[in-house]
Amino acid sequence: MTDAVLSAKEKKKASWIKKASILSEALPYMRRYSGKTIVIKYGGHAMGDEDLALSFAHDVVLMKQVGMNPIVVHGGGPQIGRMLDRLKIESSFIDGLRVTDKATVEVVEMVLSGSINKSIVGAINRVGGHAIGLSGKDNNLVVAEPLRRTKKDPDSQIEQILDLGFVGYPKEVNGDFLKMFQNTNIIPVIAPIGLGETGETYNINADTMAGAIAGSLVAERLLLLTDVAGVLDKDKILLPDLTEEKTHALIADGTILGGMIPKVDTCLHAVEKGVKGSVIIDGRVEHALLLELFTEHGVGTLIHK
Ligand SMILES: Nc1ncnc2c1ncn2[C@@H]1O[C@H](COP(=O)(O)OP(=O)(O)O)[C@@H](O)[C@H]1O
Ligand SMILES: CC(=O)N[C@@H](CCC(=O)OP(=O)(O)O)C(=O)O
Repeated sequence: MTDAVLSAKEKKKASWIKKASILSEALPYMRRYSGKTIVIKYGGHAMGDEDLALSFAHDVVLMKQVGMNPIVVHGGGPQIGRMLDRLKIESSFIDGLRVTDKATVEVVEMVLSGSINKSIVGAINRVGGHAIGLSGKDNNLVVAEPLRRTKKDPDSQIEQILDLGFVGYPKEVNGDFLKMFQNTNIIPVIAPIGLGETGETYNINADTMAGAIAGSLVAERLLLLTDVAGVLDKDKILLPDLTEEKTHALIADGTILGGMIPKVDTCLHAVEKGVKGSVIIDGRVEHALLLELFTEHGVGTLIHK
């Protein structure tokens, strides 16, 4: 045998040993999370690339196979934006929330409950999972009420009510329905649409929806996948962990803006409700979920009390 062949063989062996050692390192984490509910928010920005979508699907299937209860709540903001553009419907945002009139909510539901939900379900099932698609409307999973936002007029200091239209807030979550899937092989994939008490459809920010579901189930972890490394400071450096006080200070000084505001708010609420840890992680990284759950050093920003 030549040296070249030997060294190729050695390299292969070293790579197998490395893989085996990674697997054995993951074992305590698998034990720790076995039987635990992990709510994963899969953001619209994190869905862009097909390879990443499959890597996400693989991770979710693996989580279920090692005994966890993953629940996927997805977004789709950029995809809704593209569809609204095609239909020439203008859209605006207040504090990261899409102002949603009647025409917009129809498009939002079509994109979220239709194409996006089914493509995630399809990806998970393609790699061996058993996902089912739901929205907050199914079996009254999420009963919503209109989200009220107010803003102080800087001159008069008078509180003004902002009209967000059909933007909803989860009022009640039917957690028992989701618990039914715990001892089955089914992975629920949920679109952030809510049903109002008089039958109206509400557009719920996907982070808010994921947080409400995690809170209602008192999940072990709430993982929010997005398109940045986590929460960044003014110099764009990753902040590995944040307390409630620090988070509010970063919102007040304008470091945390736009879509990151509902994200950090969600994390704080979830922790308040008893969720053990809320983490904002980079969905652009392959196997981001496995890295977060099965390695000693999580990735992203952990938000805690
Ligand atoms: N301090 C911050 N750190 C990181 N991202 C921030 C911050 N402030 C605002 N953002 C913005 O928030 C975005 C993530 O929110 P969003 O676009 O709603 O993502 P998703 O579609 O994943 O929910 C980032 O891409 C970034 O532009
Ligand atoms: C009220 C509100 O803003 N709803 C969001 C719902 C989708 C979403 O949250 O998607 P991402 O997670 O990809 O941003 C929207 O209309 O865009």
